[in-house]
Amino acid sequence: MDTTRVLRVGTRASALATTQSEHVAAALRDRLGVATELVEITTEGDRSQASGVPLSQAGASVGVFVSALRDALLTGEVDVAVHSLKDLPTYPADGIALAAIPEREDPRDVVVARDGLTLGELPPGSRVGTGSPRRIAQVEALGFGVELVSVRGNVDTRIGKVRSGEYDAVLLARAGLARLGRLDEATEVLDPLQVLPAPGQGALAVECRAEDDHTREALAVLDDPATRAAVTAERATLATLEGGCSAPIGALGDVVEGEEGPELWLRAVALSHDGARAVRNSASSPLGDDAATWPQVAADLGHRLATDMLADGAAALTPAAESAPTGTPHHPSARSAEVHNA
Ligand SMILES: NCc1[nH]cc(CCC(=O)O)c1CC(=O)O
Repeated sequence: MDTTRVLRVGTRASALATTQSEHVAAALRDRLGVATELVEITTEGDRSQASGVPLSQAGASVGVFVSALRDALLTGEVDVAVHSLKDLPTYPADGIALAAIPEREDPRDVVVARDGLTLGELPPGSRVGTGSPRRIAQVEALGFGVELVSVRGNVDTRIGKVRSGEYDAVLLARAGLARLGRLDEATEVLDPLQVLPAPGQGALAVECRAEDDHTREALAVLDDPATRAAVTAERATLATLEGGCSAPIGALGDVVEGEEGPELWLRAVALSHDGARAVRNSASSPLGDDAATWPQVAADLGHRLATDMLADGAAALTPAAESAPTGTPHHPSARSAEVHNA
């Protein structure tokens, strides 16, 4: 590729976002020998976070952290946009290509608790901070009797609430701590058998303008086919489920080497908001040797799994009124993978 060109990489301004974007920019410099420049874009989500407006009232359900970066791509302000994949809505964006999904971090959730404690060691009534309906429902389902309280702000602010004694623990994505070099703060890694991560958690999405073939082909060197297959299955599960229900959803895919070649495994859960009821399912599919066909196999697997879950009662987990959040324009598949604030 043209080594005199500077690739402008758009990023949100948070510590996590700039770390992730710099990681992608460094990989582009190493792999392609191009120069890069990080361009910070302030998103609506960052602004509403600063003003204290609850994200649930600020349009968080339509990918509030994502649209400003995409606008910067479309206007030509930047050439590349880096997002946390779990923040991307499941429906495609006009004029935008998902050019690379690099190898993902460990997708699990972690606990950061006082005194090195695990969730099960916290006494009943302990205050556990999270804003994620998915985490709330799955932790409620464990029956430990902890009190789930909402928490806002970036990773640093959240951990600060434990250090200050305001909360006994907070729940976070392990990937965020890993990227920030703060994994030692985690006091427990949650087993996916108990708490399934959000679809796409731990993975990055690297986008460019759909018609910018030059950048698109260059970015392809960062793509990891196994990660793309796993997250494509997770997001297809979410897309199909959210067409029929508004329940919190966890999903985890994994590519493993089977006796007859690579296989894709997928597990998912949909829960009532209080965690009292859940529909779980799992499935697997051989992938074949041609990685170019994996995304379609993955999408089909996710769609089938979710269709079975809807038939098993996933649609009845939440009252119909919940499927149209007030103040948010209703799009049948307008949720990002995780409505959540950081
Ligand atoms: N919407 C919040 C968000 N989006 C991505 C991450 C962490 C990194 C990742 O999951 O890739 C987080 C923070 C968290 O959930 O703790």
